[in-house]
Amino acid sequence: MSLLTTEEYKAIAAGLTLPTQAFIDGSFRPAISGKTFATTNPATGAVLAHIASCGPEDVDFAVQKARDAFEDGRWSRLHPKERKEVLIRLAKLIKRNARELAVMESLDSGKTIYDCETVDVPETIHCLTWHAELIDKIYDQVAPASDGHIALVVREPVGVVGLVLPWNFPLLMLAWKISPALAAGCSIVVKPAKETSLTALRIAELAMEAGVPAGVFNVLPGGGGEVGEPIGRHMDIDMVSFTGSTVTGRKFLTYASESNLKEVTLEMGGKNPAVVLDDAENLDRVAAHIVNGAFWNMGENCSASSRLIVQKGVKEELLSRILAHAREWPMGDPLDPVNRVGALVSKAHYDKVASYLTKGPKVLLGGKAENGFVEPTILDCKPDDLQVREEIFGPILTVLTVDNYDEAIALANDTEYGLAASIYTANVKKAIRGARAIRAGTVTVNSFGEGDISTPFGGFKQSGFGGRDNGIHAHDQYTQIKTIWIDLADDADEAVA
Ligand SMILES: NC(=O)C1=CN([C@@H]2O[C@H](COP(=O)(O)OP(=O)(O)OC[C@H]3O[C@@H](n4cnc5c(N)ncnc54)[C@H](O)[C@@H]3O)[C@@H](O)[C@H]2O)C=CC1
Ligand code: BAL
Repeated sequence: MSLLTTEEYKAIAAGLTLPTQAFIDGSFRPAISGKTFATTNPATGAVLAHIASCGPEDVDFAVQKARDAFEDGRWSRLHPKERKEVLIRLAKLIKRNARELAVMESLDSGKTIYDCETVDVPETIHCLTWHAELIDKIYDQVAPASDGHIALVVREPVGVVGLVLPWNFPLLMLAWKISPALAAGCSIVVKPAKETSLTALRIAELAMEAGVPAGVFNVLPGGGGEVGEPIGRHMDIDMVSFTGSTVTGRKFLTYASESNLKEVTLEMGGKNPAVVLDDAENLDRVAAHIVNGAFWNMGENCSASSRLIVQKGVKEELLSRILAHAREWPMGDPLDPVNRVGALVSKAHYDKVASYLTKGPKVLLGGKAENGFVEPTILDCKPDDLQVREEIFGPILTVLTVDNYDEAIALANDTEYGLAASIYTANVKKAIRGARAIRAGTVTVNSFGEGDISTPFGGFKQSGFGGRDNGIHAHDQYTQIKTIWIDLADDADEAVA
């Protein structure tokens, strides 16, 4: 898709009809309390809309509707190919409305229109299509058993699921969760982040248009305490899939243990190392990966490579190339398609990220924060610096210097997190040994990335718990395994098994 001019994007923005109500049982409704909250454009501070502020009573209502839909089988018991067809129709509707969704996403989150157009919207379509195409190609199993029996191992949709989302990829994280959940036949109650509810509401509307039956896809905007916690504690929700901070993720384990022991999948924070060894080849390419890993999406990315660990022999050369690449990342109006760095998602988050710039390590690049925007910043650090230890979730790259491979791997693992990592070396043994030794869910060699919709994504240590997003593995989150024994004996008294 070719990009438009800023003026053209602004014209689209001015003409948008923004969804402002909760989406429950197939239609938009105000919150039962009648309350609303303002959602703002973080790049300008302007109020975009007042949105229904849901509470526990809306959660109860939506869960009841989702349960009714699940039990009567209007979605859960369709032939998988019928669910596939509906989800593919939804993907096509998203494609038809791609531009409108990209602009809405950019306005609500501060993300650049460039990323929304080239990554968030197309990957959302790809994710839905991938899981739709998967669902009628998964076979159940027949277990080894005696001649007198058949043992079936079948998968069933887990039931009513709560999907609690972050603000850093509002559309894409929605897609990562709804695609396998809906494909599996679950009914869903989605809670978008309060900062970024718009695109989730619009997708629910498009899902209805595509043919997802009423009650199956519900979206409840609102706060963590008002909507997230009641979802976590609900006695009639079978499973919760959460993406967000480790602090909040931990609470979902408490909610589950204090309610119905619902299953919980947590995809949480990261402080991801990028290890560059002395023998790394093509330092210019390595530098481009490091810059992309650290500054893409303003560093508001759980898998951002925010800790560069560089062996001292290549440090000077690598840093000079990193600085050159980083200067090619223009920052400014998210609706200007030349910009690669937009605004941070909210004033509160901006204040948090900016606070890391006021203390400590030597600034090698950037260091300025103004009006919701934080410059790509590089800091020369020591392992115990606050900026190295804490997840900042902003465009701040910390640099640590090491003498050798062993020290590099030890530092890479010196974190409570274990989401992603990369290692740059021409030595295949070190690459594979390093990839194995770093405790993280995704390790890239001589590159940066999260892989693809086709590969599982999730964390070790305090970055993750439970299942994985993406790949066929995501399907495990939203299904239960059931064993069915069938007795084939003529003699009805013969025992099963
Ligand atoms: N994907 C990731 O790894 C993400 C990590 N973060 C990290 O978290 C930090 C804080 O960002 P937040 O927006 O505060 O993340 P958060 O973890 O609090 O928010 C994620 C979701 O959980 C909900 N939530 C918040 N409090 C809740 C509660 N007590 N019970 C149930 N649900 C609750 C939120 O409304 C949102 O929908 C960021 O600075 C970043 O470091 C934030 C977003 C995504
Ligand atoms: N990087 C995609 C997952 C996340 O940031 O939450």
